[in-house]
Amino acid sequence: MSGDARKIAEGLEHLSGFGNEHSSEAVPGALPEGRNAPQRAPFGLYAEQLSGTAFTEPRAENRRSWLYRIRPSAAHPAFTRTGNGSLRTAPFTQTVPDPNRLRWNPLPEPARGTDFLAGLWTLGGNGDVAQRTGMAVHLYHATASMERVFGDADGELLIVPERGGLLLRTEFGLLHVEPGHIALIPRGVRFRVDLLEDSARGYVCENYGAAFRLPDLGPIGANGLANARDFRAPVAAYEDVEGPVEVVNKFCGNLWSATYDHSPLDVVAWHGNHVPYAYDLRRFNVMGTVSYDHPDPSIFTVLTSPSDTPGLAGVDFVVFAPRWLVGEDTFRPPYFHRNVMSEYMGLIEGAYDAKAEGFVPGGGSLHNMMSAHGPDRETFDRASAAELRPQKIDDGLAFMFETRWPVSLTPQAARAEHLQQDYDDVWQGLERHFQPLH
Ligand SMILES: O=C(O)Cc1cc(O)ccc1O
Ligand SMILES: [Fe+2]
Repeated sequence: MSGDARKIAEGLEHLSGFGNEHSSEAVPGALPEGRNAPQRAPFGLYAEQLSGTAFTEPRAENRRSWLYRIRPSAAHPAFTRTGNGSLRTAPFTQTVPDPNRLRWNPLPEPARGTDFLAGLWTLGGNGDVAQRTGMAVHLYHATASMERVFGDADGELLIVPERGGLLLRTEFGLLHVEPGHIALIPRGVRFRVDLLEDSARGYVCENYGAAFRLPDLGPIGANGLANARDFRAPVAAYEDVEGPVEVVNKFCGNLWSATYDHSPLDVVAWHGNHVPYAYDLRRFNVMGTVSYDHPDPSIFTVLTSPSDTPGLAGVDFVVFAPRWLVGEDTFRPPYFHRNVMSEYMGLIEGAYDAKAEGFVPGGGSLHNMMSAHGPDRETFDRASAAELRPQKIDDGLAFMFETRWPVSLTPQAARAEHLQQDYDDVWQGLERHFQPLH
C-alpha cells in the first residue's frame, strides 16, 4: 500500500480496445518502424517476441507481441524450485469429485506481509496444465505489495478484485483496477502487484486453455455486452533498475525462483495483440428479456475461452450486473436447474438475486455438473408472490466462471473451516404445492 501507488494509479493513461494491434513507446522513437527486428533496435534496445498462440494459428486467433527491452528476457540465471504456498494446479486428483452443492465464506485474514502471490489460495479446477486445457479457481487475500515479480507460464490470469484497488506493474506498463473491474494478465507476462489499500482480496481464474476473447454477438448485432472499446491496455512504462530482483515463474504447477540482476519490467516500447488489459464491469451492456422468461446466463458473458467444440467453452466469465427486470408472468430470479456445465460463482458486492443470504462478498459457491440448484427457499417464496412491476436490480455485482468440465477441489478447499456445512438447508422447506384437480 502506498500513497505513491495511488497517485500513479489515478493518473494513468491507457490504450483503448480489445484484441487490437496496439503499439506504445515510453520513449519516442523506441519502437522500430517498418520491421520487428532491425539489425540494431532503437537506442540499443533488444527486440523480443512473446507469443500467446502457435505461430501458425489462424490470423483471427493469433496473438503475439514484440517487446523492445533493456535486456532480453533470456538474460537470467537458472530458476530453482521454491514453495508453492497455497497455489495448486490441474490435474486436481487429491479429492474425490463432489456432486454436492458447496459454498464458502471469505478466506480467513492472512498474516501481515502476505503479497498477492503468497495470498493466492486454490479452490480447485479442471483439465490438465500440461495439455493446456481447463482452468483453476483461486482466491487471493493480500496484505502487502509485491517486491518480487511473477509470471505464469501455465495460463492467463483473470483477476477479479472484490476488496481493495490494485496497481499492476506489468512488462507492458501499468494498469489500475478497483473492485468491480477485472484485469487480465496473459500467459507468461511478468508483473508485480501493488496494493492501494492495507489489504486486497478477490478471485482469479487461471485459464490454461485458449485465451479469453469477446463472445460472438449473433442476433444481438454489432454492439452490446462488453464493448471492445471499453477495454484498457497499458501504455509502455519501464523500470530501469539494476540490482537483485526476485522473479517467480509458475511452470507446470510449480513455482520456480531466480534472482535477476535487473528488473524484467524493462520494456521501453512494444506492439502487438498479446497484452494485459482491464475492464470496468459496470460498463457491461446488459441484455435481457423485455417480454417473458428468465434468459439463460450466457447472455451475460463478458469473455469466453472456446474449446475445440464450437459453442462449448473451456470457461466463460459471466457477470450479473445491475439491470431492470420487466418479464411478465415470469419467475424472475434464476430458475431451478441442473446444468451440464459447472458453475463457480463469486460476489463482488451486495447481494445476488437467487440467494437471500449466506452468499457473501468474498465468498463463493460451486454447483458442479448436474448438481441441482437455483433460488433458495426464501427467494422462491418471495419471487412467486411478487407483484411484477418493472424492478431495478442494482444492489449487487456477482460473477460466474462457467466451465465445461467438473471442478475438483483441492484438499484445502474440501476441508476448509470456511466451507459452509449447512448450505443444503437453503433448499429445505420448499413446500409441496401440487394440487391436481379432482
Ligand atoms: O446458478 C446460478 O445462479 C447461475 C445462473 C443464473 C441464471 O440467471 C440462470 C442460470 C444459472 O445457472
Ligand atoms: Fe446455475
